[in-house]
Amino acid sequence: MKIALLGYGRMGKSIETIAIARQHDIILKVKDTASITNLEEADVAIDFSIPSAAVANIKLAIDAGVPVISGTTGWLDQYDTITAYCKEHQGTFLYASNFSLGVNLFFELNKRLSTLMSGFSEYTAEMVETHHTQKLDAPSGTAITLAEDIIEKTTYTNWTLDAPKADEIHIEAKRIEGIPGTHEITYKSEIDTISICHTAHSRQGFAMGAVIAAEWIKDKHGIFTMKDVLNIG
Ligand SMILES: NC(=O)C1=CN([C@@H]2O[C@H](COP(=O)(O)OP(=O)(O)OC[C@H]3O[C@@H](n4cnc5c(N)ncnc54)[C@H](OP(=O)(O)O)[C@@H]3O)[C@@H](O)[C@H]2O)C=CC1
Ligand SMILES: O=C(O)C1=N[C@H](C(=O)O)C[C@H](O)C1
Repeated sequence: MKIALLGYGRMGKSIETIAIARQHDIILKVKDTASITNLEEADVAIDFSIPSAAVANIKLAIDAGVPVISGTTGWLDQYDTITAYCKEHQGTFLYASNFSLGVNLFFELNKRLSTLMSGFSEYTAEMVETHHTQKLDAPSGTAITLAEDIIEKTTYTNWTLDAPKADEIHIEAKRIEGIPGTHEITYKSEIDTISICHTAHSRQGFAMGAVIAAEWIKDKHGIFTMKDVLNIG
């Protein structure tokens, strides 16, 4: 498979290593939107760039008729615009706030726990996400997915990085050198605490998941999520 890498930083490089080991060819690797050329020669484009560039990069891939997957976070306020653009141009698109198998299993665990906890108002939910100091966005895309899933199953209506109101889930975003990504959800009452946690030990799970998603989406049409790829949930 011929892969175009839109973004060639920590994730782009990890994806390249895994893709080559799985016999794929990297035919384009760029660090800016202006360098994206001849995209139609790719079987799949993989965008791991920066929040302000993702939308333009994804549109270029859709315009070229190339299936595109994006793991870039921090641009989700424009997700509906992109899916509408993709439908209008009969394109193929998949976004995941987190491509790792472990986090996608954790997403399901979070939904199950929030369903259980929804009947017990004595518990308050809160979340801590911890990442390396180079991360541009806060909270992480993964934390937002986790919070949105809790909101869907409970009486919480919003998440916040600030002091929470009664119907808001507090997310604390910690930045510590070298941490690939840790997410912990805690339900606290006067009597006890229940918590679930996912800790990434490296970027390998994210990169492997992105390559598996690229292999899966190659000949498909439409808008997908990692639930389609992994067949879970
Ligand atoms: N969904 C998931 O599973 C995961 C998502 N992420 C997300 O992926 C994104 C990238 O993460 P990471 O690789 O660690 O970040 P990096 O900063 O290491 O890499 C981003 C790269 O994008 C390049 N870039 C800047 N502008 C553009 C542009 N217009 N078009 C294409 N490339 C551009 C940067 O170039 P330069 O070096 O010149 O600045 C850099 O090389 C982040 O949003 C992060 O949150 C990260 C891990 C997992
Ligand atoms: O920027 C990162 O590094 C990560 N970003 C993603 C996110 O925002 O959730 C996924 C992972 O946690 C690593």
